[in-house]
Amino acid sequence: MMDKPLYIHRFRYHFSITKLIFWALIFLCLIYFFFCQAPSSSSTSTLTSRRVLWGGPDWESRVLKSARPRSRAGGHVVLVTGAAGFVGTHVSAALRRRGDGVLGLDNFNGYYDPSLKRSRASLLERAGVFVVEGDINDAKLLKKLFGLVKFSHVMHLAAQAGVRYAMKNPGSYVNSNIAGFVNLLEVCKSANPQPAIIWASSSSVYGLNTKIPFSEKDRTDQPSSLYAATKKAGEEIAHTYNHIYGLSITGLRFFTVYGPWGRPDMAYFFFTKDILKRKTITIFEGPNHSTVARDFTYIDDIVKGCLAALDTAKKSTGTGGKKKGVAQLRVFNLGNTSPVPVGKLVSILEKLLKVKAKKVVLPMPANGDVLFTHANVSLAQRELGYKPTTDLQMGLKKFVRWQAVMKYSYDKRYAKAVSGPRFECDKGSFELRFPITMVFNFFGKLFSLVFDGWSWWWDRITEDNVIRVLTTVLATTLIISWCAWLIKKSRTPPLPPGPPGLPVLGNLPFIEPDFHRYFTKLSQIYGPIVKLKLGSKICIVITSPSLAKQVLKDQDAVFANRDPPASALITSYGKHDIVWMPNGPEWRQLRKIFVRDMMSSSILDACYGLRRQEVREMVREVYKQVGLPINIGEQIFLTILNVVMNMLWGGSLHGEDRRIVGVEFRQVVGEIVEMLGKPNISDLFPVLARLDLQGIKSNTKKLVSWFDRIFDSVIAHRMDVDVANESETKKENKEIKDFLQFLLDLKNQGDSKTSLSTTQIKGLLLDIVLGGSDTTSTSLEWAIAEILNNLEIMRKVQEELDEVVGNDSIVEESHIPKLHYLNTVLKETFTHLSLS
Ligand SMILES: O=C(O)[C@H]1O[C@H](OP(=O)(O)OP(=O)(O)OC[C@H]2O[C@@H](n3ccc(=O)[nH]c3=O)[C@H](O)[C@@H]2O)[C@H](O)[C@@H](O)[C@@H]1O
Repeated sequence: MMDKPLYIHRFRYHFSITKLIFWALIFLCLIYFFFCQAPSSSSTSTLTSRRVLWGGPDWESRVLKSARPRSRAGGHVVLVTGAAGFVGTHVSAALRRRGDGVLGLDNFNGYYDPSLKRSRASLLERAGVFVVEGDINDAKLLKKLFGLVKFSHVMHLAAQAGVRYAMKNPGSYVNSNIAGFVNLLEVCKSANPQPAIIWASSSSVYGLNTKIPFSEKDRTDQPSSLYAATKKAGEEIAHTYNHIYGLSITGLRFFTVYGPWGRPDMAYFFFTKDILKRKTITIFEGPNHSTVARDFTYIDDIVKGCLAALDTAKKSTGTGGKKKGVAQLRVFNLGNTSPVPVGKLVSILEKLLKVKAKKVVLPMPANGDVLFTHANVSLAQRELGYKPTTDLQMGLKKFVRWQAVMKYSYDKRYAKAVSGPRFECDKGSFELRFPITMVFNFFGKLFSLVFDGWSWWWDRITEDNVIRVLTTVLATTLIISWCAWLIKKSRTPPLPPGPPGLPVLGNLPFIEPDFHRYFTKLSQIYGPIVKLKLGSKICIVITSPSLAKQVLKDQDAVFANRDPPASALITSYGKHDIVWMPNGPEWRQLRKIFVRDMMSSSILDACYGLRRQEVREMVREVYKQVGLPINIGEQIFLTILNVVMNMLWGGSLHGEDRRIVGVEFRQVVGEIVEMLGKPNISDLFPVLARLDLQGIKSNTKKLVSWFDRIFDSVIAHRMDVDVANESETKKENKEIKDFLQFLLDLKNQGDSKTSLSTTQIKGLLLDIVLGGSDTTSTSLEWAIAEILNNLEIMRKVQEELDEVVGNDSIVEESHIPKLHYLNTVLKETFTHLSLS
């Protein structure tokens, strides 16, 4: 175990308490939120508003902001009632998109799943439309809104919809479609200025008419449902308010509107769900097996009609509840002009869903339905420029696509699966949500949030298929990369602490040139193990001896593999040398050969004479230059090079060769060492590696090829000699071999385990040349320079040499163990050299 300083334990202790308190607080907040703030789902069982939350400065500022047109000049200021409804949402968004000020109003009743309405409202919220939660019957609220905002128009789309439901809950139709409408008109007539009103009537007002197509001039006095009757009543009421108070009113008779975000109570919507669930659907037929048909109208066409009606609406003429002149009163059909039998609707759905519907055909019950609808839209075309463009096939395709995306977020099965027991408290009833429920809800909400936006946007963007394909590819790529990144991140263990860095560059701009001082500073802040990000590479700095022991000794095998810089990859012949080869059996074999066989004491002893001879030659050379300047570094290098070359392949340089070739050798070695030590952009940003911006890779290649040529020629020469003197060589087998001979023997005779490749031999030779010559000569040059700068040290070294070696003798290797002071000087030199 690594010894940990006390402060780490203390820090952990404090950290865990803080963490505990933090999570406890989060948990309490969650409990509070889910128990007392969560919307009561009792709203689903009642059609009346659950609770009305309005008023207060924050609410008022949201109202004002939402109602403000984007550009102050010219934009309408519109109150949209039923804004969270199907048509209301689309119209509000369209108005807002073009820059009008739009305030929504909706009571979020439970006629169908209110969560769909909530989702539409949050979609609008994101588009900049605030939907006030309130009822059109709430006169106080309406007055408050009209007091705050001077609405130029009211788009009245709030209503109790659905034809057949009127038999179940007639009161709701009277409440919304008559009382609510009157309440709204009352407030509008008193407003100053009076707004122009555009409101949703219905094709159902044509009732039992048989003359087709339905025209606005046709009779509307035989409604077949209470729904139709309340809409017809609305048209009469509109006439009254127009006549008495001068309100400009436009009624729009919608013909079976369908599309994305539609109403789940409508046939096309629940047919789709039921077909997918393999549930049986009922198709109504008329008397004598006649078909029932509807003029299904796509939502986008309806939106265009609504906006055109709003734009062409004249101002109301009254003020303060008093009529000042004749005001505009209009009614338009907004249909598709091509009725489609319900059976045909089902077969389109079957094709789109690729599922055969289970269907039964039953006589249409007498519950308010009419046999067919068919709009004549010539008036709307003339006055509003209205022209429907989406046929049922295309419209249903869009709906099915939307529905496929939304399936999971509104599927009741999911809602049921995650709902918990219900309780009552003074804040109303609430549902106990277990953690699993919360998790489901959270992800459900997240899912729906994402897909709400997606599908909404998807329907808005151009029909251009190229853009659609490109968008899909882009989105898929982004999602896949994000998931891959998440998976990678979850698998990566946490990293040690470290200073914050910049994107892409990481800590590079902040690194100080004096590494040892900089790392000390970091360790004081972040502890003994620090993470630094250099470009895309992560570096870990360790500053404590115990951690260094862990890494370099105890866990050596784990940390042994290194990521070679570009230059080292070349000098190591692609990780084929002993320095960079990955830790494994091959590397262990190489190390064994190197330590046990090549560097054994018997071999080193056998080279003693050679070393002695070379050192004496150097001393002679130095002696010749007495009184003259001398390049001591060069002399040391040439001596060591001769020793190394002799040990490697038995060759050495003498006379003029020693100087000329030796100097070139030194230069090449020096340049390779420089390339190895130079910071390389390619190493920090591997994406740029191909560019080799600093030319380090190409330079290193050139330098290594210089050595490569020498190695090739020495190896080829040796192999030729070997063949010629095969019998001689066998005789001399027991004599001391040079390294090259030893390595070539391994290459030729070794079994599959011990055999070496020519590349590995060259890698090893370069390791020995670089490691043996440059490091030793540089260290000695430094040591001599330091001694020359410290006369006291020089005096002590000389005294020790006089004492151990004597004045008239030459230093031998046997003297070295007794030269304690000189040894210390060399060790000090190594310490300083490595720091610099
Ligand atoms: O245009 C209109 O004025 C009306 O259009 C729709 O009413 P509806 O046309 O009856 O729409 P759906 O309920 O979707 O019915 C469409 C067709 O499917 C048929 N249907 C309905 C349900 C069913 O189970 N089987 C079936 O064949 C109906 O008879 C009808 O012909 C809306 O629901 C009304 O709010 C709207 O005012």
